[in-house]
Amino acid sequence: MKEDSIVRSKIVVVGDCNCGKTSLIQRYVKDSFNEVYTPTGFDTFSTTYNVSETYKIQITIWDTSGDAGYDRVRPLSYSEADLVMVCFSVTDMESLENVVSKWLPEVREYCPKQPIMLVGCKTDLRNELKSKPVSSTSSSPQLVSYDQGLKTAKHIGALVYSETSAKTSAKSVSDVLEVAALSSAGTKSNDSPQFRKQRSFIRRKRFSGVSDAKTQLRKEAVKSCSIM
Ligand SMILES: Nc1nc2c(ncn2[C@@H]2O[C@H](COP(=O)(O)OP(=O)(O)OP(=O)(O)O)[C@@H](O)[C@H]2O)c(=O)[nH]1
Repeated sequence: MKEDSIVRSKIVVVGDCNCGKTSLIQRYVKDSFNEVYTPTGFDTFSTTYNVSETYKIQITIWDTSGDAGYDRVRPLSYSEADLVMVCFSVTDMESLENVVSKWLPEVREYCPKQPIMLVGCKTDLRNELKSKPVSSTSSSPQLVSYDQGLKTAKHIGALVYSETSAKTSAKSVSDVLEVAALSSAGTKSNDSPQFRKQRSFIRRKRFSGVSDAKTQLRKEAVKSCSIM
């Protein structure tokens, strides 16, 4: 396979602590899920998405920490990013509010033009919590609805809004990462003739990929991926 038919893409994943970033990445890269929370400092993962037999996207995913202690070093990870995935937990309204107040300003400072995807994590817990009887002792978390997530995605100018569960839906996770890879690769500016062909292929593929995903989602009666 010629080196030219590989597109390299760097995706940076940010969002509040504990919102589910590492789990999303681990589900995609290793198809595993860990219930135990281990805070991340920085981590990188590499994987290849085979768009077709001849076109491949070599994805490097940068996992970052949501901790304020990393606010001064996290910006280093945005360098040469092709797309930024901003995550929040659908069981934590504050993590969505922080998308607007903290994450968008930071991302736009270091990545003024790169596409952003907004990803709501832990949807299995939303379903679980909704079906639980209200307890008189413990206060229940304020859940984020699909429409609230979508509205925020539009507000921040995100390219895509998606919801995932790293615990129970590997399909939703691979949809999100593959749309991210296609979107980021499709916006790269390498003007070699070989790459132009590849890029237009990727763009077409991105759109058909999305409509396939939508058909599939409609079939399953689950809303998990909206393209703006
Ligand atoms: N039920 C459920 N739990 C999840 C899901 N995703 C993550 N978790 C749990 O939430 C906790 C935090 O997940 P992480 O993926 O480590 O969160 P993070 O955003 O990387 O956190 P930081 O490293 O602090 O920035 C862990 O205990 C995970 O098992 C999910 O989709 N469903």
